[in-house]
Amino acid sequence: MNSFRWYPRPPVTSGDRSVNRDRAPRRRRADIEVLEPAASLTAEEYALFAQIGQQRRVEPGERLFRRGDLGTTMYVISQGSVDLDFGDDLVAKRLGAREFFGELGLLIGDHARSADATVSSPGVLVELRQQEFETLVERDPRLLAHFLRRAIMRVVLNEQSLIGRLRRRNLDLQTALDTLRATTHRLTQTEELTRTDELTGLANRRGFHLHLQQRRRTDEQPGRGLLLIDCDRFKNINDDHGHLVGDRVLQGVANILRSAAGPDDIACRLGGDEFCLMIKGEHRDDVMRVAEFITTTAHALHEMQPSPPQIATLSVGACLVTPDTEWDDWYALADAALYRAKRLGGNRVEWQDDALAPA
Ligand SMILES: Nc1nc2c(ncn2[C@@H]2O[C@H](COP(=O)(O)OP(=O)(O)OP(=O)(O)O)[C@@H](O)[C@H]2O)c(=O)[nH]1
Repeated sequence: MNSFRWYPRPPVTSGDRSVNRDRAPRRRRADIEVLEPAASLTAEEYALFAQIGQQRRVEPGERLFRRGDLGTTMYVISQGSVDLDFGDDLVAKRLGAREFFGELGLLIGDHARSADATVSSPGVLVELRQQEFETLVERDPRLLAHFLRRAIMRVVLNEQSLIGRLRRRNLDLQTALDTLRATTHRLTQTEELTRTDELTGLANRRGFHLHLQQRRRTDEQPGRGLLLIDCDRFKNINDDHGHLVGDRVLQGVANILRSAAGPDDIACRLGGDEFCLMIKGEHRDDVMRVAEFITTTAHALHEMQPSPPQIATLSVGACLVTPDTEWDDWYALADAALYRAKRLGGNRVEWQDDALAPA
């Protein structure tokens, strides 16, 4: 039987013996797990440690040390229990009779504590400092060597489990990041879809107007031309060869517009068999050159295979876009020119009627 020496409760100080009654640990029971057996002293070790260490009575809520405190004392629980809290997202541990903690403080000296240690039920602790440790070494070196081996094993195991937990956490983070990336990608795609014509892959009317708005905010060189492009007798192609052939013709027109468009230009399917192309161009000749390229390419392809057609001949109305006017003005100008091209039999480009152009 051990003879305990009882000490009055020590005054509130910093370090190992600090007591903090006002700050009892806030803890959920589910967060507390019982420490693995490796933290317990054997009966033989306990008898020796209790005989040589200093006995100390403790009360619930008493803070033995805080995370980061430098400590040189190891503790063995004789009676009662102590909670170790390693930080926000690590599982706290509740230690009971014969279990020990704080041994690194004793073995390394001035070791920064890795947990808050708080008494959770009334009891008695055995404290061992350097001088008691020396006595232990002298008294029973074999038993102490055995204890030290287990203490080292415990540190290694704790470290391994910490690494495991960090790995799992890292994996969770990785998964969360992947999900975020996939969601962002899906959203971007959805946004992209609302701006794009499904059949041809060109901008749709909405995409085109968003592009115009953006250009209005950033464009330093406003010299542009607008081409309105319409398939000739497209209804006949649908009627004679079916909608699938008609669809392929529309895709063929889109390909010609793509090949005519420069990096700063935008091609759009406005709807049905009507397209437009906004191109860089200060002068009529710049714009007409592109327009002629479009009609002659379509015509040449149409000649190569008239039936079933891969393309229709095209009519184009062309105009210059001035920065102080709006889409409706340009559209009216180009549409009037397109109407003329149609009336003249199609397969041609007509330039804006300058008399109609805004001053
Ligand atoms: N295959 C196909 N046909 C479409 C699509 N959208 C509209 N159309 C058809 O395109 C045809 C357009 O006919 P119109 O506006 O009369 O034009 P058009 O026959 O080219 O006449 P002109 O312009 O005067 O030469 C209609 O028959 C529509 O049904 C589509 O996505 N695919």
